Parts: sequence; structure tokens; C-alpha cells
Amino acid sequence: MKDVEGKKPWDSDQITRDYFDSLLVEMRHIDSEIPSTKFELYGETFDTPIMMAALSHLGNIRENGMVEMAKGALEANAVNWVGMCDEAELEAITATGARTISIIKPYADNDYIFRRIEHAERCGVMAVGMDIDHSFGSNGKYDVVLGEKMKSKTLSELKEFIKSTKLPFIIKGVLSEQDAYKALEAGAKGIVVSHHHGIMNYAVPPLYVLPKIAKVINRQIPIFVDCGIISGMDAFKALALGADAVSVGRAIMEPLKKNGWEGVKNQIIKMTEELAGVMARTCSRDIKNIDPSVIWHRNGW
Ligand SMILES: Cc1cc2nc3c(=O)[nH]c(=O)nc-3n(C[C@H](O)[C@H](O)[C@H](O)COP(=O)(O)O)c2cc1C
Repeated sequence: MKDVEGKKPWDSDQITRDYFDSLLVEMRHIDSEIPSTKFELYGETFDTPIMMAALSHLGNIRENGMVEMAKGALEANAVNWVGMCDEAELEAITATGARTISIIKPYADNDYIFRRIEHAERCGVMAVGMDIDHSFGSNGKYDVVLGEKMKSKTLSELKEFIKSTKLPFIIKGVLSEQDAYKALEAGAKGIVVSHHHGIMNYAVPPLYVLPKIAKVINRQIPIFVDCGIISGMDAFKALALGADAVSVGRAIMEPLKKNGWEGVKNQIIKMTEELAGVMARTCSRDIKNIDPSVIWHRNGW
């Protein structure tokens, strides 16, 4: 098992890493062929199911970091996601031509959320969504993110956001069957199974709860997964257990810091090749045809 740098046993990033490493993969070579990693989402086709995560404030690690990340995604023909940003930044990101999903924070001010949904539509994003797991701080009070007040959302508020737009609306931060049922009831067109890089200690690893959530969703809407994905092998395990695609955050930040958009592009291509390598050795001809029974669980989980 790999220790995540500086992480303690209760840290959800460490628990998530341990769970990835507890999953083993059997090989199936007979009748296998060169696999396709093509990924279709909301009527568009991409070269890989490995996407950017909804990151923000990457200007702290690289000048124009958010735009560089978008360019890298575009060059790799991958889906770009963006988290908290102002309108000018979203305009600069979408101007790159990267097909982008905009995740809007659960701001306390719902009128502002409606305005941001409209603005994202005008920018030509492919979908919008909300990270519902970022409304509370760890003290049980509503969080304040960079001076902006957050507030948890009810099912009926989510329905209103979803009704207000023609774009697919994605609920990010689903980590239970209960929220998966509610996301479907709200009319979401996708969910992200995620613990928001360990927003709470002892959070269940996304892949552990994924098969249960996939049963609830029952292929009605796409399921995305993030948290701790650092290789094509990790992505493969997520796809095998019920994800349609995965997002990568921190594992893309280092290449972005060093080499800008080219670092991002190369990292996505490298991870996609690793994914294809595992697909070839498991007789998985495309990402919709990965048999979950190739995954074995080590004892103890
Ligand atoms: C620097 C940074 C900024 C982030 N900003 C946002 C954000 O604004 N909105 C959001 O939904 N998630 C945000 N996230 C969370 C990521 O989208 C993702 O859920 C998380 O990092 C787990 O993926 P990873 O383990 O591949 O990094 C951020 C993560 C990082 C590292």
C-alpha cells in the first residue's frame, strides 16, 4: 500500500488510496483486441474518459493556470471541468475552445446561482453543476469560501436550478445511495461520486460505494468519479465498478505547474495509454464493455 504524503490513517485520501490498492485485476487475453478509449458525453465524442477535475485558483501554481489546463484538455480531446471562478475567468477558459463543464458553488444567494448558470450558458459550456458537498465547514456551520457564504441546498432548490437551464446539470459530491436517489429525483443529468479530496475524515472511498450507487442510477444518467485517481489503472478500476468517466485533479496539477498546457496534455495521454493497456489485457474492447468481474478484492475490505 502506498502512503499518501503526510496523510494520517483517518485521512480520506489515505483510505481512498488504500482502497484503490486493495483492488486486483484478473487478465483475459483470448479474443481481446486493441481497445478504444473513445468517450461520448451529451452528444459529443472525446478521445478519453479521463477528464480534468473541477479545479480552481490554479493561478497560484502557474500563471494563467486555469486557461492552461483548459488548453491541455482541448489538445488531448478530453473534457475540461472548472470549479469556483469569476465570470471573466470562465470566459477566458471557454474561449480556448475546450469543452467545459462549469461547477458552481452552493452559494447562499440563490439569485447569484441562477445568474451564474445563465452566464455559463452564454459561455457555451457543455454542462453546469454544483458541488453540493461544499456547503458546510467542519464545525457544522455554513462555510465561507473566499469571503462568499455557502448554504446547503434542498431537493426543491436543486429542482429549481435544474429547471432553469437547458444544459445538463451535474450534482458533484454524491457519496451515498440516498443522495443518488435524490439526484435522480431532482432531474440531474449526471453525478460525481466524490468526497472532495477528503472534505471529511473517514469518508467512504468513492469506489467502495460506487457499485451501490451505480445500481441506484441504473444507467439513467452518467456517473463520474474523482478523488485520488493517479493512473490509468485507477481509472480502469473506477470504470469497471460503474463509472462512465473519471476526473483527475491533483495528479494533473504537478505537470501543469512544470510544463503548462503541454504537461496537462501529456499527463492525460499517459494515463489514457495506461488505461488502454489494462483494457487490452482484460478483454475490454471499449469503455462501455469492462466486465466488473475482472476486479478482485484483497481480503480485509
Ligand atoms: C486546488 C483545488 C481546487 C479545487 N476547487 C474546486 C472547486 O472550486 N469546485 C469543486 O467542485 N471542486 C474543487 N476541487 C475538488 C476537485 O474537483 C476534486 O473533487 C478533488 O480534488 C479530488 O480529485 P483529486 O484527488 O484527483 O484531486 C478542488 C481541488 C483542488 C486540489
